[in-house]
Amino acid sequence: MTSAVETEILLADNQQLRSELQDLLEQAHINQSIIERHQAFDLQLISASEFRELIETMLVAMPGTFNLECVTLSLLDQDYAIQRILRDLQIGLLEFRNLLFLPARIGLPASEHPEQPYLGEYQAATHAPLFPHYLPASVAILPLTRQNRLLGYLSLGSAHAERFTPQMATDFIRRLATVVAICLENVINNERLKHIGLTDPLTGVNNRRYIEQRLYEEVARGQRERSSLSCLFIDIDHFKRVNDQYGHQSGDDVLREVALRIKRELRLSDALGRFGGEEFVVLLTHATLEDAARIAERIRAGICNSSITIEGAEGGLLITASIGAAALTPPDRTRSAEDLKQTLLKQADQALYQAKESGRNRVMLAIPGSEALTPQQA
Ligand SMILES: Nc1nc2c(ncn2[C@@H]2O[C@H](COP(=O)(O)OP(=O)(O)OP(=O)(O)O)[C@@H](O)[C@H]2O)c(=O)[nH]1
Repeated sequence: MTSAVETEILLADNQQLRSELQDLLEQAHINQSIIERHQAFDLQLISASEFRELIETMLVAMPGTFNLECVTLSLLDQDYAIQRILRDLQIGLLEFRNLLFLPARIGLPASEHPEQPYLGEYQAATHAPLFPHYLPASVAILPLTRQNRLLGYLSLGSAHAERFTPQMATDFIRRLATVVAICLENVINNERLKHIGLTDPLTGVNNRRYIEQRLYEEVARGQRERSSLSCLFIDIDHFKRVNDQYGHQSGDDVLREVALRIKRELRLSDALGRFGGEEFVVLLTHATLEDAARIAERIRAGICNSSITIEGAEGGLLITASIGAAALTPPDRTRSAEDLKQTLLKQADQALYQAKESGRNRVMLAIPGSEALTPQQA
């Protein structure tokens, strides 16, 4: 072989090696950028401390970050615990249409391991419940598990068939599934703890702490938006007699039933709380004193119109309640929200006192800005 030919071969080899090196370098750059993107996204997930924020990160931010046409989160929630939290947080299911609740785990083909991520072609028979609003070409289905319990699935959908294939390495995807599952369990637990700390265990309605906090927020909102809000103090009449005559268990049953009857008359945006003992407080948003009077009257009638079944009382027990109502129409912007909140509570309490004094089973209204009270026709 002549040296010229040898040189030619060496040059070609060299060229080939350089091109392979170039490919490897490019792949390393791509991997590096994937790692960086994943790390930044992990941080975003981990720093989300509330349910809404976490869901937004997954369903709104993620498609953009990872160039995906569709991301859905499907949760298994047989005992309705997560949906109850959403209701309490006032997160409507329509707000996140890619947040889904599954009645049971999806049926996977025998080839798919239930705990392993699935990467590949979209298969309608199995994957349709995970993509109700979009038809992807390829998908990555990530089972989210914590301590051997399946929480649900994070499902990534792409318009490109080659985006997710069974041959792809799954390390990034698995890591993502682990981070998402931990974050999800963490925010659900946080929200549960908050819920327990703000709920009255006997009746299941909000407790005094929640109502005071919420009232402050609504007064401040009323000041900003110049919108009215009202407050009702509701106290069961002669409740001591129920306890004395039928026992505390029956008294508790009455409290639970009264809470239900009040709740029935309210909108989702209103708040009901047990303030203590046999006293409930209702916060009515966007409600003038006239609105409050109408709703209070409905609640009064709803409580006494039919008897409550309790042990020992044949034919049930007829219960009545007295109600005091006060309003901020709208809240004065020159006073502090805390000050206005206290005034509103005080006025409603005074109105309740008057309702009791003037015979019970009636609604009394506090005139805004004054200490005077007007009787409401029962
Ligand atoms: N069963 C039960 N009773 C409670 C609870 N909390 C407070 N009570 C009782 O509620 C009763 C309140 O009695 P009072 O404040 O005298 O009021 P009342 O008998 O309703 O009379 P008026 O309000 O004046 O109509 C007391 O007997 C308390 O023991 C509770 O969680 N469960």
